[in-house]
Amino acid sequence: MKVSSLLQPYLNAPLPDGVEEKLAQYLELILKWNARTNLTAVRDAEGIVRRHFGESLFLGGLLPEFSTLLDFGSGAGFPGIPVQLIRPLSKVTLAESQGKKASFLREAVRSLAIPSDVWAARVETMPESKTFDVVAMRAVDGMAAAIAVAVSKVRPGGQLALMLGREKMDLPEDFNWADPVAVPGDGGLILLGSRN
Ligand SMILES: C[S@@+](CC[C@H](N)C(=O)[O-])C[C@H]1O[C@@H](n2cnc3c(N)ncnc32)[C@H](O)[C@@H]1O
Repeated sequence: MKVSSLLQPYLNAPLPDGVEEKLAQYLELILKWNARTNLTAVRDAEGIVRRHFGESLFLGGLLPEFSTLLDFGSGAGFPGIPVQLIRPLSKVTLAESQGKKASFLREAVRSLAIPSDVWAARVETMPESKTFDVVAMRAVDGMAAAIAVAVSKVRPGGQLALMLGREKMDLPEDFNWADPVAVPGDGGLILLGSRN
């Protein structure tokens, strides 16, 4: 399986040197952990590359420059880890409240040697003053309530990036929302809002 050709529809620029190798290593780690824990419902390698890596990298290609990004409810690292791989000078915080998934994220950060932090608890328990340039959220249960928490973690002038299905959602006020962007394949929509 050639990772880069599966990713082609999702990329707006070639992958930086070394990233394809890191993605292959990340894939191996997911497959290994998924065999014994329920890390992600997408279990086949090609599906993981397209749906998880591809959609996360597509988001990464849309984001403006940022120093800090919070991946709210990261699960097995999406979209945070692929975004970190193509933005190595930025810092991604992977927030995940389920212990096993957070352990996986720690292992992935260590073995991929990326500068990400893992917040192994609910986002609500972060210090109130801690905010980020970008807060990204994909497939978090109870999205409407989670969005309300996510808003509080976006610094003034920062961005909220929502990866949604086709469902209608009330969007937070206080943000300027760009037109939704369709993710290739059946990946739903990305909504990017800038905080006033
Ligand atoms: C369905 S998974 C999706 C994971 C990943 N974003 C993806 O797209 O594959 C949602 C994850 O969000 C985590 N989660 C939900 N609410 C959270 C919160 N308030 N703080 C931290 N993690 C949360 C859950 O534990 C779960 O692992």
